Amino acid sequence: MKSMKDHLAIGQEIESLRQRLEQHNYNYYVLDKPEITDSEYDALMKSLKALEAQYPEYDSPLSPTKRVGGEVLEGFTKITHEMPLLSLDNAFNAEDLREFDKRVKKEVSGDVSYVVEFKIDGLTVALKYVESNLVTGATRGNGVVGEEVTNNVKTIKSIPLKLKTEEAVDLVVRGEVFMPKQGFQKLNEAQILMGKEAFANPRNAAAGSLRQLDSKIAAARPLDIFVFEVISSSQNLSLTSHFESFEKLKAMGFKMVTPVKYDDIESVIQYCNQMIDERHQLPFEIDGLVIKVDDFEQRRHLGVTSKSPKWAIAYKFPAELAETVISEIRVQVGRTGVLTPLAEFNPVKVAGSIISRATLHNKAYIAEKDIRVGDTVYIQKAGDVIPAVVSVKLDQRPESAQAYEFPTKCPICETAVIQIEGEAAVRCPNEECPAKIKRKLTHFVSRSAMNIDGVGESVIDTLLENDLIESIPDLYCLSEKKEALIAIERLGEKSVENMLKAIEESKQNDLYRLIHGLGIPLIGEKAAKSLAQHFGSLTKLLEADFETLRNINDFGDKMAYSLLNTLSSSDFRLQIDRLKALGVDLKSQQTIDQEGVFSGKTVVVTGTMQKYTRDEIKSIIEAQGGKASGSVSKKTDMVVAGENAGSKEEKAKSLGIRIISEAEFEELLKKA
Ligand SMILES: NC(=O)c1ccc[n+]([C@@H]2O[C@H](COP(=O)([O-])OP(=O)(O)OC[C@H]3O[C@@H](n4cnc5c(N)ncnc54)[C@H](O)[C@@H]3O)[C@@H](O)[C@H]2O)c1
Ligand SMILES: [Zn+2]
Repeated sequence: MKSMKDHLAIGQEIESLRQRLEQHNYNYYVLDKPEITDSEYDALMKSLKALEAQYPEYDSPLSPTKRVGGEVLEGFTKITHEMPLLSLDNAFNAEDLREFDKRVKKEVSGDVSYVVEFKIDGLTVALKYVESNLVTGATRGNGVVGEEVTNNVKTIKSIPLKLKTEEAVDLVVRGEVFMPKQGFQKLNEAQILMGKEAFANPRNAAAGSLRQLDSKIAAARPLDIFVFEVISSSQNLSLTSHFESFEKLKAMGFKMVTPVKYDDIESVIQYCNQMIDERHQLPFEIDGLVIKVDDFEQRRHLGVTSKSPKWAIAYKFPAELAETVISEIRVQVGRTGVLTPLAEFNPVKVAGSIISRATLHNKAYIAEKDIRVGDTVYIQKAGDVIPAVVSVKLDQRPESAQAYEFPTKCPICETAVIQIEGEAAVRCPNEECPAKIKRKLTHFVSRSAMNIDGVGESVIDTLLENDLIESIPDLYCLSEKKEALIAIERLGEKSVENMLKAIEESKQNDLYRLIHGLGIPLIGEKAAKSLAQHFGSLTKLLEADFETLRNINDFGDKMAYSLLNTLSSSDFRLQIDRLKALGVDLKSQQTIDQEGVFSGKTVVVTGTMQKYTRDEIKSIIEAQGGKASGSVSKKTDMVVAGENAGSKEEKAKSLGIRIISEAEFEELLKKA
């Protein structure tokens, strides 16, 4: 038997994996800015799945293994999908595919044909047609509720607005919106020219372009679509198999992925292997292949889980690795003073691009892998995020290689560094550190913060070099220094004017952009939004106390402490006072009540539902800003009760808590 202690440790490990995956989901789906490679993410997910299978006592319906990872962005109209838009289960090698084949054959009788398609690396949209006319386009969101992006979708020329059909049909199809490689390159060149951040990869670029509130932006981006699935269709279409549906959809005017059909899994495997190299020739990126049971009757028989259909699997290509020798380890200082080590090496080609530098994450990562200058290492750039050093070839280590000593002083200002217990990060504590100041300023003007056009990293550099700014508030004094600005050779009169205009306009931003832009440790964009919605103004925020802060949605004690710490520092207050005096006193344009219907409410879901599963209802509540809780107490605001709800419903009645049916729940959603 496992000892109590082992059990505790396993519980903690499961919890920690869940938290890490949630954070990565947020970076990937909400910010469109992943921090780890897809294969690192997949490996974390695999470990969590294995642990949950081994220790079912820790099972939870809220685990990232059981949920679609996305969220709905603020500002968009929400659409509840007619049928949940699920994710896919993964296969990483031939063995996984054979296992999939076995699972399928165990459930269905008769021969099974598989259709294999490109797994386009973009984002899902559901297109709904009524009487052959396009009525809505929606993103996947959390699978149950997505973002309405109809106007953006309409800007994609390969999406038919009216279907070519003899009789009118009702139809919902699912497709992948993506950005072709060439369009992506051009877009990034233009972004850089305009002093904006480049997109990490075509997927992020596509997601970031489609999820725009202003459809003019989407229209200007080179987006395209491949349709790959019928979600629902009216009787008169009488579809019986996937392969057959392709022909019909094509005839209606859709741009379809090209499918191939096989009758045995070994042929599927052969095709997968062949595509590992051939995919590089394609004009768009694919991150794998999707293998689907062809026959719709067999699909119905196989069914779905809360996260993915059992009749399909995604084969993911192996991560691409390159080998190189580390010539130097450099340390960069970030805006919160965090020292990030980077490995420099002879340029190598990974996943189609040439790189000469990769992240080593932090001090502990180098120590754990014992990475040294002179080592031959593997570099990975799967999913095209920041390349990372993944492992060392110890047998090729030169004798002279010395263990790496992490700096004890800041490489820029030479202040002794600090490391807070329990944190991986080593920091420079000097508030005046030039590296920090520069990063703070670049963060402040960046797209996700104050979004000041025309002021990018190189402009900040120039302003600092010319002693025109020293701190954030100084940006708002630049209008008085116009002559000096124009005198700088690198800035033309026109660009100075645009820059000053953009700075002035940023005074109209929503409060969250300012809170996020001020770079308070642990307070990211999402937390800044919660704060802005909760407090509405800077003045109110400055008066916040610990209890209020920790009760804000998604806030933990650590975040509340960090924020209080910053708010009480005299430097920070001085900065705020100066900003206010300069007219930067932003207000929140959205207070909490206008948000989701369940905002701030604790809701218990109980009993058997007809249309949704309980988990789906819970995810919807959470997507709408509420908290789904397991037990009824005085703190419960509402109970959604299905059939045979039992003791929870009784308790809610006795406490006088509002109880609603599944149908009433749906009604509420429509008002959202
Ligand atoms: N790097 C990170 O931090 C990070 C974080 C979260 C997710 N991810 C990546 O995203 C994956 C999970 O994302 P997901 O839930 O969207 O699953 P997925 O991308 O593995 O597969 C599902 C998606 O594939 C797409 N798709 C493309 N072509 C298709 C076709 N022909 N048929 C069916 N579907 C097709 C659909 O949009 C569908 O939603 C992870 O495995 C990981 O690779 C990475
Ligand atoms: Zn420093």
